[in-house]
Amino acid sequence: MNLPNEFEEKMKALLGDEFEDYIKCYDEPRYYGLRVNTEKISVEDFVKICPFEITPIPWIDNGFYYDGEKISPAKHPYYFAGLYYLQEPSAMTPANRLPVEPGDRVLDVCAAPGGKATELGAKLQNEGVLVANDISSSRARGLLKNLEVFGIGNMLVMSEEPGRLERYFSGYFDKILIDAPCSGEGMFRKDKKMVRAWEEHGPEFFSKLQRSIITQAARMLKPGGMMLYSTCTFDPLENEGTIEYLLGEYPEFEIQEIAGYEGFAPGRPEVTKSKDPDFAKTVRIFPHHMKGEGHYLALLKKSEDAICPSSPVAEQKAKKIPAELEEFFRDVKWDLKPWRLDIHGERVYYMPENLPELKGARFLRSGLLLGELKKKRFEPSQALAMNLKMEEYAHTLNLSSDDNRLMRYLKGETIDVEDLIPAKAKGWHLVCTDGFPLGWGKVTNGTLKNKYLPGWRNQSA
Ligand SMILES: C[S@@+](CC[C@H](N)C(=O)[O-])C[C@H]1O[C@@H](n2cnc3c(N)ncnc32)[C@H](O)[C@@H]1O
Repeated sequence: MNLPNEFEEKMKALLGDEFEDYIKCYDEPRYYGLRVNTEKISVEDFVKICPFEITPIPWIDNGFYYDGEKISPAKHPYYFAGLYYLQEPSAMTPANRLPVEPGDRVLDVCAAPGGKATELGAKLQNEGVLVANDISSSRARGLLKNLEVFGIGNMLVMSEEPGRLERYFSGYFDKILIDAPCSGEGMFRKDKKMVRAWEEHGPEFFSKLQRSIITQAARMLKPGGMMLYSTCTFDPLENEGTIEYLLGEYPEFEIQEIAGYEGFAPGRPEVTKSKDPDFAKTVRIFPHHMKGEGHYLALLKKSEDAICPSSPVAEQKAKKIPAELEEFFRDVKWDLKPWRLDIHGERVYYMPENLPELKGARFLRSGLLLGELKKKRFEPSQALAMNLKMEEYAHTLNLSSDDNRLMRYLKGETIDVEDLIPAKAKGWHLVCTDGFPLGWGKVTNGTLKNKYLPGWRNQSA
């Protein structure tokens, strides 16, 4: 593979004797990874039902390798049910090593297409709030879909410049992930186009952007909160350099130890101005040390005594539950909290709790879209189907994952379901595969009228 000279010289300086091993790994195949959605299924249970061969990724508790040359997990119904996300193994590390707990307020500043946000959302277990943002609104649309497939409901999906987010979320978050735009040196093996992009915009260009994003994010973190900065590049200016800049601007931050793995290489104090030994607590992932592509991670904590303004929580006023919604929710085993409802025209959203005042903020999605109020009826949304557990809805159609009607359902076809339901059954049914929801359908006379979201229909099946 042809690598730019300037890049090779830099890697020789960074790697010394290891440079030859590093270069050799460009001849090896890339690795494919799958990450289990622990909001929907435990790792143990997934291993029992997984229909193809997987082997554990040793440093990620819910991550597995699969043979991407032979298997296409994106074609299996479990993928449509949001049981897993396909992700390069090293890229699983940042969200895995940020210690998110259910109930936290979490921000993913550069979140699209959602490789890390889906894991942060799963870790929240539908408690607390995930704000997933990306400056690119087209990429943020893909992010929204991925979060909805994963069943994440306690979220806001935004497409803002991080400086604008600060207006609403000053000192608000417990945990922040910054998976920064970068020169992508760690992805050269996986994606050859990254080399051309590096030649156009290298480390100098991205370093400026990263400094601006990390300082904006820093102001949105609570005292005592944790922030994880990651890139998929090796360059010291974009990695240790960005962290050193942050510590200069905000000395209340301290570098934290990252839960270890034998393949992780320590960050480099010697490339910084301060030579602070704490930089060795940051991590570089090199493809010749472990089975994954290149990355860098730094975990930071904001001091408990830090003084920073904090956006107060806004009051959520109780609303009257519309009769159509109330009727539909008689079949849903949820304790619907009226103060969490937000109704805009026909659309009904279920909002996370304890949000700040968000007047003027622009969203791609705020909360879980429950559905639409039509004339005297309520139509449930695809996002609600994905957020529900099968046991939570009274009328279900559970098809085995090898039933060929499933692929027809996912393509948007009407299917015959006489054998699965009582003779007189009619109305909304939650279509599931092996106990995991996929979407809605309406039963009449033994057939299922397809209500799978048209934009999500599977064209390739
Ligand atoms: C490395 S990618 C993120 C990948 C994502 N975290 C994932 O795991 O799927 C970096 C993202 O940063 C976004 N971005 C670039 N500049 C940004 C900015 N100033 N603020 C927020 N996002 C930005 C890009 O659109 C891109 O989607």
